[in-house]
Amino acid sequence: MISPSILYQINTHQKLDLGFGTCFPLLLFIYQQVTDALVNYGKLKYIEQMDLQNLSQLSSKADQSKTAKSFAELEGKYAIEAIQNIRTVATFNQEEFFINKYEDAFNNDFKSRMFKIQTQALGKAIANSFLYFIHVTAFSYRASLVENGEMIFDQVFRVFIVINFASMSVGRSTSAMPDYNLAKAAARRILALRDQKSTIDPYDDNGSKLNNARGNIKFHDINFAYPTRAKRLVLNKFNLTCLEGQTTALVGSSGCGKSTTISLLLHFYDPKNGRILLDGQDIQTLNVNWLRSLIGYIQQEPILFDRTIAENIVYGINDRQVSFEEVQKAAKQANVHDEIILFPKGYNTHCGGVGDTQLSGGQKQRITIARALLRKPKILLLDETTSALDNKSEGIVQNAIDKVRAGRTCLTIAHRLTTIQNSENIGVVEHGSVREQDRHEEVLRKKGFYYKLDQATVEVS
Ligand SMILES: Nc1ncnc2c1ncn2[C@@H]1O[C@H](COP(=O)(O)OP(=O)(O)OP(=O)(O)O)[C@@H](O)[C@H]1O
Repeated sequence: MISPSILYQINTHQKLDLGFGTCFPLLLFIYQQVTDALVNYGKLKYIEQMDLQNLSQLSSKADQSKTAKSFAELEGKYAIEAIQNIRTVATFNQEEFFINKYEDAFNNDFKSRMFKIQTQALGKAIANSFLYFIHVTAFSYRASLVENGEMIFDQVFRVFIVINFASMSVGRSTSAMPDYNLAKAAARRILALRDQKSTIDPYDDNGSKLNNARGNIKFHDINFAYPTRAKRLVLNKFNLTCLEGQTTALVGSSGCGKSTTISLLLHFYDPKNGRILLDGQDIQTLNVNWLRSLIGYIQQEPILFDRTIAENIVYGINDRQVSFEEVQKAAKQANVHDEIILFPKGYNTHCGGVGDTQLSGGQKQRITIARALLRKPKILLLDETTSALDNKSEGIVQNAIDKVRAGRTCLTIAHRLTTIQNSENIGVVEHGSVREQDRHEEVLRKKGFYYKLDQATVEVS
């Protein structure tokens, strides 16, 4: 910017004009440099925050106190909440909610940082320009001496100044290079992640929605491998029928593919071969959001968000207002209302984030059951819902589950046979396929894996 004008003056042996005409562009140049460097630094900070490897660190630093939460902390909070609980978020169609919240916090944070950066840059530019003002004054004075014939060596003088200023400019402009390179590497990772396209788009409005879905499910000859281990078939000719209003239980050794069936039914993945049918229609042809809205999904680890109990129960209902009476009714059905009202703040008790709550494991699990119930799901998916609980809590939660699964198609995965013996259908999974499928007594009679598991349970108790 400034160098060509100085060089021009050397070439033409004109006097170096170091008055305000030169100083002002210099000031602007420095201002620009400092602003760029600080903005780059600011961007790097954003990218660092987005760096997934650092998310757990951010999580541990998250301050629960409302007043201390800056926009940056809010950004981290929303990102961590959404990523840690990605399946629950997807099941409840809450992706857009989190994106909006994150964008709001990000934009506010960006605005406040930009203001700070510009103020800092202006301050630095003014401070740095003092040196140039001194040079300007001194050199202008000397130039006038030369002009008056009182001084010579003007060429030497100019070259000295050009080198002096040029090296300072180069030094300043390259000072941001390490930050720039770091930011570039971090941005590459983030952009690669952003550009990954899922073949299953929850925002896709296409796909049919069945009128009066009944909840008959059929896994037909399913072969499936996870994308990260494409050669290893987790499900291999998997066949299972879950009839409307009935409970189908899956048992089998660890890693045999039970939970994978739930991921497929929620349409997190597509099978390699075979079809999953809902009321006779392939779920790949159904609208993803609509399909998920039919399903209540309760996992082994109850996922509660950093909100009140009432808000956690209502979570995921986007299309209507939910009255407090409805929330209470769901909590009563889930056997947790009597315990909620004993908390000083009742339904306004804050649940806290992961691992930070005054609720017991059993209470948390029953809150997630109430949440599932409020959506009036046609289909309930239960993945080892009680296995993290002690015997007493397990009994209470199981009692709640038995009430809520009545009249719904329920696919349940369990390690403890006691919780599934009264299921209408029990499927025994081995190496990714269903080997036996019938009622408890019938599967027992086949004296296979289920029989051994039953014997082992009897011996333990
Ligand atoms: N996201 C994933 N990517 C790659 N492999 C996976 C993924 N999730 C599970 N697997 C693998 O798929 C296989 C089946 O896992 P799945 O969770 O369905 O088993 P499971 O029968 O439910 O086991 P458990 O009873 O221990 O929960 C396992 O070998 C597991 O390591």
